[in-house]
Amino acid sequence: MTTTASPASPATRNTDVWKICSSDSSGGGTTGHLDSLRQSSMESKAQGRLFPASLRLRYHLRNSLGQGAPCSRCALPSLNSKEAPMKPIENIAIVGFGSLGAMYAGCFGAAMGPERVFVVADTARTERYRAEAATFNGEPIRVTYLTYDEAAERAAEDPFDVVLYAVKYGALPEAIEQSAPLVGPDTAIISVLNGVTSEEVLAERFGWDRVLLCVAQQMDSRKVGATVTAGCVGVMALGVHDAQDAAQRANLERVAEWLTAIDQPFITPDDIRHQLWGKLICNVGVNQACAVYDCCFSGIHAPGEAREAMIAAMREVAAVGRAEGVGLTEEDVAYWLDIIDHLNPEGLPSLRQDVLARRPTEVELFSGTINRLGAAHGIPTPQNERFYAAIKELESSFSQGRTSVRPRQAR
Ligand SMILES: CC(C)(CO)C(=O)C(=O)O
Repeated sequence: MTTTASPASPATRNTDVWKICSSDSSGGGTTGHLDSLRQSSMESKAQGRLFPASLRLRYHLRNSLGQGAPCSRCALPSLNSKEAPMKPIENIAIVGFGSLGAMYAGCFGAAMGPERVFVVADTARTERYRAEAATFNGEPIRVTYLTYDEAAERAAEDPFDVVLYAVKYGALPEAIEQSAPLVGPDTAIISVLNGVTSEEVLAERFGWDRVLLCVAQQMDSRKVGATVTAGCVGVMALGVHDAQDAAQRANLERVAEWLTAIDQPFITPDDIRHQLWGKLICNVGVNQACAVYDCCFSGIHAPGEAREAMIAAMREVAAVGRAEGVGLTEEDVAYWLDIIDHLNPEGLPSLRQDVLARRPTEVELFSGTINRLGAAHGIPTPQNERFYAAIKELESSFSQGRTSVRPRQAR
């Protein structure tokens, strides 16, 4: 499978874009400026790491750091050389060890080792994780598991440079309270949660100087028991709340240097809010359609009712987003549809994984949000109302063992 993000995409204007999956045979998959980066990209593939170097930010860092002028190649204003040098990122705490948190634990642990990458959880979960010995794509995940108390003790001596949140939205308030002692004055905070509001919740507690805006996209990670797999680790799209704020920009550049150093793919779109809403277009469509039509990605790749319903729901998000002041168009719908169409046909979105595991879903973040905002703006959202009702029905029937609202379709 090859996953590509369209270079002409409205959602990634002015960003270099990479082909990011393992079977991509295009020779590095970047738009290609620097031989050394191409080389690094190919080395990553040779090691089976499924992703190339982050060309754009490297380019940005080379060209703008210390020069005091806006970078001519990308949207980031540059930092002045007289600003204090940044302490490199050396240790990471990951809060949340579902399919996404565990995928990042697998990637970061492989690049940085267990003395620098920590998965932090409550005592019961930590004991379970220690006993389970999780794997990512067949390799042991190389991290250290800590309880919140153990992590707080460690942070008192050596604060974490990054805390990455990968819990479900409903678990975020409690995770924030439990993990607050991990956050020091220079800790960068990244949320890979779906939806458009987790960063605001984090910023209320920790401030925008620490919290980056982030969209985790294009990955197809799956966790069954302690086995985590991903054909494609995707890309992190990163940005800041206020591009004029030097502290926020410095935070982003520090994280960008780290991701570049460990070869984790990322982009910095010009308009991160647009990107966040774009990902919502994707999730509202594919996550809900696969849950309601009881299928993996192949079920919505094929023409038919499930695909039509997915696209209708995506268009409703674009309409509501426009009313919210985000310039989403039919081009954005087409861009995210293209990404969906390149997801592993046998993969499952997170909401469908939740349904199969009979866990509460993120329906409130998806159709819940769109129906509420649609009503406030007087925009009809009939498809999302249908999805919402069907998923709520599924959730309420978990106790009877049901994981489907309709006869099976393509699987
Ligand atoms: C992009 C996608 C659909 C990948 O699985 C996702 O974000 C999710 O499952 O929540």
